[in-house]
Amino acid sequence: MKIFLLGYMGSGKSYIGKRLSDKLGYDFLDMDNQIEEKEGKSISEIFDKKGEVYFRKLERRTLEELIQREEPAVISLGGGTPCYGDNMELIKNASDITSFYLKLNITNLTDRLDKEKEHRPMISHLEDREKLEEFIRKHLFERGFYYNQSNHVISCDEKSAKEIIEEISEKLG
Ligand SMILES: Nc1ncnc2c1ncn2[C@@H]1O[C@H](COP(=O)(O)OP(=O)(O)O)[C@@H](O)[C@H]1O
Ligand SMILES: O=C(O)C1=C[C@@H](OP(=O)(O)O)[C@@H](O)[C@H](O)C1
Ligand SMILES: [Mg+2]
Repeated sequence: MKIFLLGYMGSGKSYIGKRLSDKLGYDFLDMDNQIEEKEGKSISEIFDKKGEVYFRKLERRTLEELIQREEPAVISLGGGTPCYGDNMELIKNASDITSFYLKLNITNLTDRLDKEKEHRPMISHLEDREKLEEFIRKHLFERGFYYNQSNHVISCDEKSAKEIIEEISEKLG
């Protein structure tokens, strides 16, 4: 059994994923950490030095490896992972994966990301909150199509990590 966490940047995939794995006693794997370890570079350095297309190819290869793993694990994807090529089809077709979309509204995503843009190259260039919000609105409209194909949608607005983890655990039965 593998649990995949999907959602926009800042939705809490990495934060919730680690804590959920502790609760379940599963391994925790984070797409971005896997990529950083492989390359020996930070995500920002990879974008800077090699470009986004190189990153998306690495992300695809790493997704294939994570899907092939047989041991139980909680796996936090990057915000863009399900949204390129047929990545979401791969996730949906794997019989041992249950996927959760951690859904937040645009205001809450903007609040969070305004404070932590620096290590996120997709948004680090946006100068002010207004530009960030406008970017998120458009981007989320495009990406929601993929996120909504998850097995479960968890509304995370105004919920603590504990509440979100309880909700996920209930769905897992
Ligand atoms: N339920 C929550 N309530 C408040 N803050 C949260 C919650 N979940 C995550 N965060 C915070 O939101 C920020 C983004 O979380 P992160 O796990 O890095 O997102 P992602 O991996 O989806 O980009 C972090 O500062 C994290 O501590
Ligand atoms: O949404 C995206 O395209 C990205 C999200 C990031 O992960 P988080 O969602 O964990 O920030 C990281 O994979 C990279 O910066 C690209
Ligand atoms: Mg993350």
